[in-house]
Amino acid sequence: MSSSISVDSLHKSFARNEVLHGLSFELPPGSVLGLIGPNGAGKTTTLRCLLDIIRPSSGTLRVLGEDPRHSGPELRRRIGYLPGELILESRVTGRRLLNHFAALSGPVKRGRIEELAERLAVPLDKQVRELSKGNKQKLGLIQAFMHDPELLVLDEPTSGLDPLLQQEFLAMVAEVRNDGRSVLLSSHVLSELQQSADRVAILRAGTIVANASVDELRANAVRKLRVRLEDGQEALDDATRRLSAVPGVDGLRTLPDGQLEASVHDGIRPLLTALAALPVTDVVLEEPDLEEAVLTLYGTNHGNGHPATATGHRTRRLERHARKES
Ligand SMILES: Nc1ncnc2c1ncn2[C@@H]1O[C@H](COP(=O)(O)OP(=O)(O)OP(=O)(O)O)[C@@H](O)[C@H]1O
Repeated sequence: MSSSISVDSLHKSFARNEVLHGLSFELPPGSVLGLIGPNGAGKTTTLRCLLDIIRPSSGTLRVLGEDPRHSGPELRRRIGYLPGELILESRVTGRRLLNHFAALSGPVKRGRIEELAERLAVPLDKQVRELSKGNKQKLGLIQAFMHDPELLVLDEPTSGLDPLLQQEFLAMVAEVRNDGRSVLLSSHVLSELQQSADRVAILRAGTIVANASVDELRANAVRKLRVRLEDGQEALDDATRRLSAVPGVDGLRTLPDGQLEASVHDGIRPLLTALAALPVTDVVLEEPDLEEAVLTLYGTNHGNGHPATATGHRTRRLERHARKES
């Protein structure tokens, strides 16, 4: 089955300023792709090109098998779109507004608007201008989901939602995916992509610097290791010698309480083999720090306390992966 979205060498310039430098990525059917990147990286511009709100300078786009430049309202009805900057008519009730959107979008099942409003806890009979920012955002989400589109394109969907409703939103995304439909969402929040996305594309200054599954990101992220050994200087010296020879282990040091601490930035198998040969009494291997891995790829993580070689190594691996993907 062909991709829900296929982007090949997408360039976009505003006047002479090129802001997208040849992006390529795919969104397979029945999957969720998260686009993450710092302010101004080009997330919204990418989504707007896909929706034909703005035109690419060059490159090939396919959305649900169609060229968005030539497919018009027919294609638009098959997509649920939540813009990053939501501007809603304010002198009507939420219910009236959603009924208006329903007349334009694909058919909406009877009761579907009320069901989504209940899930997201939004009052439908208040004037839109009286609603809080979060409640307006929920109306935006309802209009994107209500016609059960084949593809959802969501720009910063959880902006303004409280944590409980963020979870409800993630459940809605999971339902779409389980239904064999697809979602492309942009976010600043890695933890929400971790929970919802099959893959994460990291955008930095108009270029995809990594496109990896959450598991791959995790495998490339640094973990902190702490090892307690049986007492004795000899055991400590032996462990230091053996662990410093393990690939992907660095920053090895002895803590004041006698434990060994190190950073682990590759697979853990060689480490486990080395540990098995030591008189270990306790081991702690912390959860990988994904946030840090992503910040490193953003290019903004200065002075993170990890050796440059580990960071460079990790970045290069994910970059190689991004090139393979595109
Ligand atoms: N209409 C426009 N005219 C000129 N420049 C624009 C226009 N729209 C976006 N840009 C520029 O394109 C670049 C990418 O912006 P974009 O809004 O796509 O970033 P973003 O990743 O969505 O950022 P944010 O996380 O802040 O929403 C920025 O440098 C922005 O100033």
